Amino acid sequence: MPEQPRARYAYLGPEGTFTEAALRALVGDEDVDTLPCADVVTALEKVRTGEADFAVVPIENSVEGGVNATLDTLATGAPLVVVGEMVVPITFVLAGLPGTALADVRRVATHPHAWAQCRGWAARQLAGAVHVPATSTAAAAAHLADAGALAGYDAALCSPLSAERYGLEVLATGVADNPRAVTRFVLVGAPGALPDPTGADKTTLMVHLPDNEAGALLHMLDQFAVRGVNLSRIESRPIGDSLGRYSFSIDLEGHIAEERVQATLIGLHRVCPLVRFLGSYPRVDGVAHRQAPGTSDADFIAAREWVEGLLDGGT
Ligand SMILES: O=C(O)C(=O)C[C@]1(C(=O)O)C=C[C@@H](O)C=C1
Repeated sequence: MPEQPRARYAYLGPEGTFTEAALRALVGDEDVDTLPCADVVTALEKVRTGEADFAVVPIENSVEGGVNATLDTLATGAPLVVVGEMVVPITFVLAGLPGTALADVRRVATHPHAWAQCRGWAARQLAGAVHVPATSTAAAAAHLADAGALAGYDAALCSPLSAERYGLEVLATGVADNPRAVTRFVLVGAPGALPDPTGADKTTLMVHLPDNEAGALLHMLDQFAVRGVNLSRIESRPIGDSLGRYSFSIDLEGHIAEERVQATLIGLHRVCPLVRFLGSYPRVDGVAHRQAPGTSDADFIAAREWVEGLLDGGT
């Protein structure tokens, strides 16, 4: 048997990011090639160019909300689909070069989402310290370890694993404002065969609304409501070409293989000028969606057969 080539996974690097932790949790024991990238857009682009089979990128944080770079890159450009998800608990430490005193920390580098999760602690414990944006928490740690006093900052907010991996000293623990924060990551691939339905799935969509139409948002939401389709996330992003135009990034509970989800997509296609299907995939928590009365596959099939019967002259 010819040996199967190893799957290539691009991710927001360098080594030690929370995204890498999500990737490891997603692939388990599988032997894969990993391609650390400096940002989310580059990681996703590697799937579009075929340099990677998959990308793992953050999509939402329980404290700071959506990751705009991910939402916007999935919403435009060559199609990509989400094929899996992973939720990672987020724990930060403040790390510095060995010998750094907490009282001397004036400039703190980290990813903007990480700073947003620790800014209350920083205001209390490092009064007057400024945030130096980094492309990731691990990049902040790696550059401090590499450049030392020339890094341009005194400490990094990163994972305990990154502090250890880059030989930094932990100056403070318990620095997150919300100790229960989690980030959700998605596994993204090229369009093709969809993951099989499991009964506990999500579908991700991006939709535009018609311009200047009273009730357009309500009509769009109605498509889900009347078919008993629950949403687990909805957020708006500016489309970018003029003020007041927004796209909606949506996760719904269910798989495109299900009748009620197909009926919802058909409805959205009728009332929205643009609907982009971004994948159906198993929920990481395995929680099956509740089924409203009259919305099972059997209910949809029976209703369709009844109408077909009417066309054949039945009653
Ligand atoms: O910088 C990292 O370690 C990342 O994986 C990125 C990221 C994010 O984009 O939100 C992931 C999780 C944390 O919430 C902070 C940063």
